[in-house]
Amino acid sequence: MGSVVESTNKEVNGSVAVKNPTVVFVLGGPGSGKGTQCTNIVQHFGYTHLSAGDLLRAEIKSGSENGTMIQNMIKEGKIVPSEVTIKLLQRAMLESGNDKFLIDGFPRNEENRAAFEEVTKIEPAFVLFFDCPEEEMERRLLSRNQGREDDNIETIRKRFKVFLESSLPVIEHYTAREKVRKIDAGRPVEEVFESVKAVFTPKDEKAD
Ligand SMILES: Nc1ncnc2c1ncn2[C@@H]1O[C@H](COP(=O)(O)OP(=O)(O)OP(=O)(O)O)[C@@H](O)[C@H]1O
Ligand SMILES: Nc1ccn([C@@H]2O[C@H](COP(=O)(O)O)[C@@H](O)[C@H]2O)c(=O)n1
Repeated sequence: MGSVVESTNKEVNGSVAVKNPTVVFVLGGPGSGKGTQCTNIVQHFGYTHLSAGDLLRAEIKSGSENGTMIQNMIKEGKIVPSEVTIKLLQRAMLESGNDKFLIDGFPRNEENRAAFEEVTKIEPAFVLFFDCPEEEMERRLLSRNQGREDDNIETIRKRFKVFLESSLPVIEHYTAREKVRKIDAGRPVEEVFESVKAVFTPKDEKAD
């Protein structure tokens, strides 16, 4: 027997989708600490963490027909076409059995944003934006040591350029709609999480 969430899934644009999901987009430059903080949020607030980058890397490993294209885009720090990433996100949302999602590293450009809205009809509850100085992000990425092909100085510089040119406009789009919760991410992990917790804690549960 499926979970309550599965049994109330609905059809959107010809495919099955989670009914009335709560979606928080988690954005910020490369190395700003999105993944690190998402792990903490999952433990405290019961969300499912979906990293667009992780889903794309898993797709390469799975030997999918899109694998080579995705690998080349990631090496160049470029944004994979929305159609591919949205399908991966939709599948992961359904498979999770949950209805609360942190969507990390998406939407990365205007095409991602508009396509997700068009295909899924989902409006994010809010956008968590990790604001971090570039020199700090560079330091973190160069010492991450997870064997990522894009954590080298040449690709890191390309990723910073894509962030400034393509991802910041998405944050501006949501800022204009009062959806952005900006966090100073240049501080130690625990301090950043204190600010994150305040965003996720309902107002009536906050201490005076
Ligand atoms: N507040 C922090 N202070 C110092 N180091 C941090 C902080 N947050 C994360 N890190 C470290 O910085 C590196 C990058 O963090 P993380 O992977 O969470 O960033 P990200 O924004 O998800 O990056 P990407 O977009 O490249 O996937 C990791 O090695 C992590 O342990
Ligand atoms: N919406 C997205 C997200 C990521 N990518 C590609 O993956 C790379 C790594 O992303 P991280 O979030 O794990 O840093 C990124 O540089 C892009 O090449 C994407 O195409 N679309």
